[in-house]
Amino acid sequence: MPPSAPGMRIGLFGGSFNPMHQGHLLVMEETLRRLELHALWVLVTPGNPLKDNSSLPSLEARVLAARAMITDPRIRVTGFEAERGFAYSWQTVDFLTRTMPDRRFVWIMGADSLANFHRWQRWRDMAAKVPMAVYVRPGAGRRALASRAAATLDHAQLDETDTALLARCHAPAWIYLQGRQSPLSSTAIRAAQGTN
Ligand SMILES: Nc1ncnc2c1ncn2[C@@H]1O[C@H](COP(=O)(O)OP(=O)(O)OP(=O)(O)O)[C@@H](O)[C@H]1O
Ligand SMILES: O=C(O)c1ccc[n+]([C@@H]2O[C@H](COP(=O)([O-])O)[C@@H](O)[C@H]2O)c1
Repeated sequence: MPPSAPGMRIGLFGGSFNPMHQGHLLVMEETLRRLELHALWVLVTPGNPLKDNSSLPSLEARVLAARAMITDPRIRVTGFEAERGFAYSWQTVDFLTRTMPDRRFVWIMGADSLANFHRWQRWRDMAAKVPMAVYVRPGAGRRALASRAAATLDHAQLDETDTALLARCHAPAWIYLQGRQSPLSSTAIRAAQGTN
């Protein structure tokens, strides 16, 4: 796990990162700045439980490729979920909030992920443990805001003007972040490379 210190506000950005692209970097830059985070941990998943992972490159290859794209020293890329045997994000969040109660973790996801969040294992428990920042993504905004998770968590949505407070809030709390957008996706990059 990356180093950290008590009181730090840490963004958790989980993904397949097959491969990492400029859209991910944009989300990281924006959330670091606007949420006033001290650090951001890129959690490279051993495999999204909702995806077919049969042709997913190794965790090590994805971690190394992601690290090669990162220059900001506040961003650390880790595959620790696999080392711990965590298959589901609630396990990661449960572990981090239990073992490091003096850090302020925030889960970061793109709008397309919120649209499917109600299909994640124990998603309500997860939303009750960490604040979440949902970043706008082209073509996904309407689905995200009309999603089951958005409706269920409606009472916990903060106004975008409170973005800097999110990491200091108790869960459940979430914010839908508008801003600069990237149309990039790993699927499109794999298709262009002929690796799909
Ligand atoms: N262009 C983008 N804008 C905003 N969020 C994004 C963008 N690309 C990816 N994300 C978010 O980054 C996280 C990791 O995404 P992931 O590694 O699956 O990339 P992807 O481009 O969505 O991949 P794929 O096309 O293989 O599904 C997810 O929360 C996803 O919503
Ligand atoms: O815990 C779950 O049930 C779950 C279901 C779908 C996705 N996730 C997590 O969501 C993150 C984004 O996944 P992906 O493949 O869209 O990049 C990544 O950390 C996955 O492990 C988690």
